[in-house]
Amino acid sequence: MNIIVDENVPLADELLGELGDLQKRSGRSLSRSDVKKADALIVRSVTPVNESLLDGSSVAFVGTCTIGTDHVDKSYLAAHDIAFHSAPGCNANSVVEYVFCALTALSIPWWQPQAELTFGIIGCGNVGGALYRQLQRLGITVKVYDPFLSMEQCEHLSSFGDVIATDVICVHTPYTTTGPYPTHHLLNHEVLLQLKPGAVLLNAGRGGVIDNAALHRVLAQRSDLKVVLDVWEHEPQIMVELMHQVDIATPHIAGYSVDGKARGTYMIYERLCEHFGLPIRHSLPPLLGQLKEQTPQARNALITPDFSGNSMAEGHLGAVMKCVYDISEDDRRFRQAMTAVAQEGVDQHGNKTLVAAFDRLRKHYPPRFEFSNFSLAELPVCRALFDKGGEQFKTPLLHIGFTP
Ligand SMILES: NC(=O)C1=CN([C@@H]2O[C@H](COP(=O)(O)OP(=O)(O)OC[C@H]3O[C@@H](n4cnc5c(N)ncnc54)[C@H](O)[C@@H]3O)[C@@H](O)[C@H]2O)C=CC1
Ligand SMILES: O=C(O)C(=O)[C@H](O)COP(=O)(O)O
Repeated sequence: MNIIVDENVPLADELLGELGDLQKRSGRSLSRSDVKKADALIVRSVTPVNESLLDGSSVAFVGTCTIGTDHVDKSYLAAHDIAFHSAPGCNANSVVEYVFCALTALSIPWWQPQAELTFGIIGCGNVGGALYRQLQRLGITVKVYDPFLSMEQCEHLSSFGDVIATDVICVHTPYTTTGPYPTHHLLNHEVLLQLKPGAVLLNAGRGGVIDNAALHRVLAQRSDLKVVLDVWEHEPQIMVELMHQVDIATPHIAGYSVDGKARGTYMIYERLCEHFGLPIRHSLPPLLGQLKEQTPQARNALITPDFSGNSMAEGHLGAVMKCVYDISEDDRRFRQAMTAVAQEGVDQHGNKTLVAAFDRLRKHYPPRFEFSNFSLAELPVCRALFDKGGEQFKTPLLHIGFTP
């Protein structure tokens, strides 16, 4: 079997190597000649999979190791009897952790009941649903807009207008341009102007769900808003002026936990084996274990936050979260690279275009493991946190286990 795989698919050798002749290619520039003789094509989100790529090829199976599928022409695949699979939910937990780390970095006091924050979730599937359940466990008021769900599926369904009027709005829809509820520019200029004073807007779905030019105009008038963008309209060709206006800016890495990406590959490996009638010889935990072994931070698994100088629970929580995932580092690297290309025409790695710089940040993304991999060290300090009412550490949000 001939398998073509995006070079950025982790565990490709371990899982796919023994199934046939495995050829790795740049997902961004995959061409018709690359896939002509392939039986299976394994991509991530940067490869448009459509007639122009597949016409005349022998591809019988397409798998994307991602949740999103907007880069795939599913009608074309169905019409040509090409099997298609994605990896639903593979990195949902990673995105939810991104959301909480972003809010903590912005000092949004989501853990304080007295803050009485109301959350709005737009799109309540695997990602939005996981976020919803965490917020419910924390006792936070949540309003959900998802026209494809019923009250039986989510008791806090609300109108779009009610969700837009909440304090923290998290966007987790796919990008769609057709159907009864297309998400293209769902948050347009008019909607953005309606956000309540001081609201937080976070997009970790797809860039085009928010009209980025409109957001740029609105932010020029409204400095009260706080915005977190992981995804960008027209990325990797992002609007650099908008990046300068938002509070946290990252290069589409919310789902980039090692665990989430590995899960994505593994799910497609299973589908591929099923499709071609091959035995599933591997399981994911040992492979993840090997990846952890290669990463000093994850190998130790015990985190020792620096609590010095932080007397408030807020500081403690931030210190713990930073040990696992320091989102401000992602924001810093992104701004540095994009600004250098935009102003000086080149970044510190020699990339001369926004596309190249954006792709480099993602290709060389430092290993980030999910919270469930870590335990808090220095138990006395942690006990003290409990005594101070640090109940947040008991919630499954962080999945932080205490070593007795
Ligand atoms: N930033 C990142 O790294 C990542 C981004 N994503 C993006 O997040 C999206 C959502 O992921 P999942 O929750 O796993 O997908 P999902 O398919 O499980 O859920 C999407 C939800 O959005 C709802 N929806 C569709 N159109 C809507 C509309 N017009 N208004 C409100 N809700 C609408 C659907 O009914 C569904 O419940 C993906 O399609 C992908 O584009 C996913 C993973 C990582
Ligand atoms: O799973 C998704 O959907 C995502 O957005 C991915 O995290 C995107 O990662 P790449 O496929 O662009 O590497």
